[in-house]
Amino acid sequence: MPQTSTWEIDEASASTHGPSTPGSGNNGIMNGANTLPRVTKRCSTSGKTSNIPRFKRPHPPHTSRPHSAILSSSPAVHRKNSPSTSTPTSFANRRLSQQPHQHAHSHINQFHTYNHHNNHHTPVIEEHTTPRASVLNLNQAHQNVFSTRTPPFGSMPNSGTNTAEASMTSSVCAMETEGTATGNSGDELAESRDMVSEMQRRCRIGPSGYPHLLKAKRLRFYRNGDQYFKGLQYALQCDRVKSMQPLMEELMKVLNNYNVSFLIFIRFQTAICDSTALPHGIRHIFTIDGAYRITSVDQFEDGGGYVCSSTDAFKPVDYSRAAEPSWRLTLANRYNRHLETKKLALSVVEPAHENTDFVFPRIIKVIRNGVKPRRISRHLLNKKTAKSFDQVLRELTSIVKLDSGAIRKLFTLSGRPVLTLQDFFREDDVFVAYGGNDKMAADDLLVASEEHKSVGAGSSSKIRRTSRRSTMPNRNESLRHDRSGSVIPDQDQQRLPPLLDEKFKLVRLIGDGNTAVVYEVVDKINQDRRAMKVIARENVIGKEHLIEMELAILQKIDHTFIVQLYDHWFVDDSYYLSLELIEMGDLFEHLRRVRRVPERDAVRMMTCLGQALEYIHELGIVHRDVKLENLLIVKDEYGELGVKLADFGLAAEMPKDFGVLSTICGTPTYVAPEVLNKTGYGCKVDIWAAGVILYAILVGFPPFQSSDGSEQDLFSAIMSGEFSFPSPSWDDVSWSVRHLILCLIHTDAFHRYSAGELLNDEWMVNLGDVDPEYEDWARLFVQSRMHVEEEQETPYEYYTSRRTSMDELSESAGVEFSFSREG
Ligand SMILES: Nc1ncnc2c1ncn2[C@@H]1O[C@H](COP(=O)(O)OP(=O)(O)OP(=O)(O)O)[C@@H](O)[C@H]1O
Repeated sequence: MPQTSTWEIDEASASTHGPSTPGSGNNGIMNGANTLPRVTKRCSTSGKTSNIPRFKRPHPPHTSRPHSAILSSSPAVHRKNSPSTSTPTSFANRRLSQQPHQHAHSHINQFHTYNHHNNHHTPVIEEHTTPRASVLNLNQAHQNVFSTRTPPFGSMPNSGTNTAEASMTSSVCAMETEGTATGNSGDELAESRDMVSEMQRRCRIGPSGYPHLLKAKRLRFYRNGDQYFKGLQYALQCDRVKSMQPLMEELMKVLNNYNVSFLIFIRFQTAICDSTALPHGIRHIFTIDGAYRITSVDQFEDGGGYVCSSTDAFKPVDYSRAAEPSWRLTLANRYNRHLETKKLALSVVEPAHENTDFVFPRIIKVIRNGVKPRRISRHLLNKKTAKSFDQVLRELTSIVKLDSGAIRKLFTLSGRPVLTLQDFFREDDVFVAYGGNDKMAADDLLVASEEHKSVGAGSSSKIRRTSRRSTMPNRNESLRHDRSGSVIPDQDQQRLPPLLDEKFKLVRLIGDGNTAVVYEVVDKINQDRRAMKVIARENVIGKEHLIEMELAILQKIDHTFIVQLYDHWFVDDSYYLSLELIEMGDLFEHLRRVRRVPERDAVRMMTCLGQALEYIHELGIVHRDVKLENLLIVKDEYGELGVKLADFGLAAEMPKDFGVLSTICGTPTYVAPEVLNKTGYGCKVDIWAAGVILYAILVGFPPFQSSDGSEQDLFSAIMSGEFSFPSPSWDDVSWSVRHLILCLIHTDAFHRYSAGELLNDEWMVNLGDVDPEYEDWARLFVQSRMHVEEEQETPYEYYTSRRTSMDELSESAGVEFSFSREG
C-alpha cells in the first residue's frame, strides 16, 4: 500500500463533526458509570442525501483485481465457467472430484414410510389416572369429559392401595377440565380446589394405616411465564426421586406428553406454545412466588406449587389463577353474526378508504382449512397489499385457493374471528381460512405437528415466539450432537429409498433447514463422501416448480465458492440432491462457537461470498436467501477459513427484458428494503444480505433486530436503514470495515455496492490491513453518517440464540411469502 496516497471525501460529509480521537472507537457512547441505557450513534443509510461518497484516489495503488491476493499463496485452479479469471482458488484444491452430472429424474413408485412413535410412559402423572370424580360428588358430565380422552399413557403407582389419593387427584383434573370446557366460573374451580386441598390435608395427617400417602408429596408444577397453563399435578415419590436432576428430566417428559395428549380437549390457544415453553428443558424450579429456587427435593412442600424454568429468570405470573382462554365451538355462528352486522353497516355507508394507520409490514400465515397436514401460505401485508379488508381477502383467496372458492371466514388459532383489516395486525399472525360453506371442526384450530414448522416460521406473535422455540432448539441440538461425533440417524431415517440405498450408505445427519434435511452419505462404489439433501414430500407439495427451479439453476452453476450439485433424483414425491459435502458446518454455527470472527477471517469470507455473488449476478441469477446458515465453512490447505454459498432454494433468474423481480421472499433479518417495499428488486438484494452478514460476523449480532421479536419492528428498522455500531462491541473494529458495511447496507439499491465494488473495496483489497490515512478517512465518513441515539445494550446471548433475533433470520428461510417464483 503506497504510503503517499491521499484520500478525499467528495461530499462535505465530515465537516459537521469535530475531530475525534483516532481509535477512540466508541462512537460517541457515554459510558455512564456502567448504567443503561447507553448512548450510541446510529447511522442512516437511507434518503437521497445519504449517497455514499467514494474515495477519490489520485494514484490507485492497485492495477489489477487486488482481492485475488487473498489466496495467492496457493496455485490457482480455474473452474470451468468461472467468469473471473483471477479467481483465487486455493479452496478449490479441497473440492471433491466431480462426477459428470446425471440429471435423470428417477420416478420410483415404492413409498417409503417413516413412522414416528413418541409414546412416553410416565407413571407419576396424575391426570391419567382413572377418574373417580364421585369422591367429590362431581357430576357425570365431568366424568364424560374424561371418558372421551385418549387412553391414559401413565397411571398412578400403587393404584390399588392409594385409592383415596388417586380419586382426589383425578377429581381435580375433572373439575379443571369441566371448568374449561364449559366455561365455568373460576369461583367454582377455586371452591373445588379448596375441597381437594382439604382432602389432601386429611390424607396427610390421616391414620398411620396409609403410610404410602405420606411418602408422596403432592406438587403442582407450572411453566415459567405461561399464564395459560393451569399446572400439572405430580406425585413426588420421595423414596424414588432423591435428587433434582432426574426429577427435572421426568417433569420435562411429563410436560411434553401432557401437551400432546391433553391439548385437544382443553387447550387451543397454547397448542403450539406448549412444547416450547421450556426451550432448554427444565433447569430451575422456583417456588410459586419466585422467592426461592429449589435446589433439593427435600425442599418441596406437600401441596405446594412450583414453577419450572429453562432460565434462572423467574417470570412473575399469577400461576395459581391461570385459566384457559375460553373458546367455544360456536365460533362460526358468532362469526356469521358479526359478518351480518358488518354487511348491514357497510351497505348503509361504505367508507371510501379504510383507515390503515395501523398497517405495518408483517407476514401472516394462512392455513388452508382441510385434511392435515394442511397447506400453509404466507403473505406479506404492508401499506400496498393491505389497503382494505376486502383487498386482503381477495389476495388471500388467490393465494390460498380453497376448494370451496373465495375465503369467507378467517379465524386466529385462538378462535378469534377476523372481521376487520385491523384484526390482521393484532397479536396473532396465523389464521385458518374457510369458504362460505365450509364447516368448522373442533380441531381446525389445532396445529398438527407436521404443520408446526411452517406455522412457527417467521410469525411475529406470541405463537411465533413460542413455536420458534420448538424448531430452533431441535436444530441446534441435532447439529451439536451430530458434529461432536458420528451419529447414525435414528431408526426411522436409517434408509434411503431402494434406488439410492443401492448407491449410497447413510452416515449421519448433518443439518436441517425449513424444507430439507441433509445427510452425509458415502458412495458405495467409489467411497466418495457426499451430502444428500432430502426435501420430503410434505415440503414438496405445491412447491414442485420451486424445486425444479433450484435444480435448473444449480445445474448452470459451477464455481469454487458455490456448493456443487452432482446429481438429483425424484423418488416417492421426495427430492434427493447429491451435493458436495462441506464438513465444517455453516457460518451460523461457526459464529455461535467463536462469537465473533476476526477481521482477517471476515475479509476472506467476504471475498469468497463476493466472488460467488459476482459470478451468479453475471449469470443473471439472484440468490435471494444469502444468510449465515447458507454459507458453509471451508478451510484451505493453509488452514485459512472461507465460505461456500449453498441453498439455491429461493434463487431466481432476472427477467431477460431488464425487468425486476417482485416476489416477496427471503429471510426477515437479511431482507432488503426494496423487497419489503414491493418496488421491484434485483441482484442488489444479495449485497444487502452480504452487508448484514459482514456486520453480524464481526460482532456476533445482526444490524437490524426487533426489540420485542416482532417483524413489525424488524421491518421498520430495515426500511429506515438505521442501524448502529454500538460500543463496546464495535470499539475494536476498524472504521474501514464499517465504511464498507455502510456501502453494502444502503437502502438505495442504486447506490449500494455491486459485488464487483465489494471486491474492490479498500478494506477487502488490503485484507483488512488498510493504511492509516484511509482508516482516518473512513472514520470521518462513518461518523458523518451517525446521529446520536440511545440504545439499550443487549446481552450477547440475545443475539446468538436462534430463538431470539438470529432465528428471525432463519425462520422464514426458504419459504416464499406469498407469490410464486418468477419465471
Ligand atoms: N452440501 C452440504 N454439506 C454440508 N452441510 C450442508 C450442505 N448443504 C446443507 N448443509 C447443512 O444443512 C442445513 C440445511 O440445508 P439447506 O439450507 O440446504 O436446507 P433448506 O431446508 O433448504 O434450508 P432453509 O431453512 O434455508 O430453507 C444447512 O444450514 C447446512 O448446515
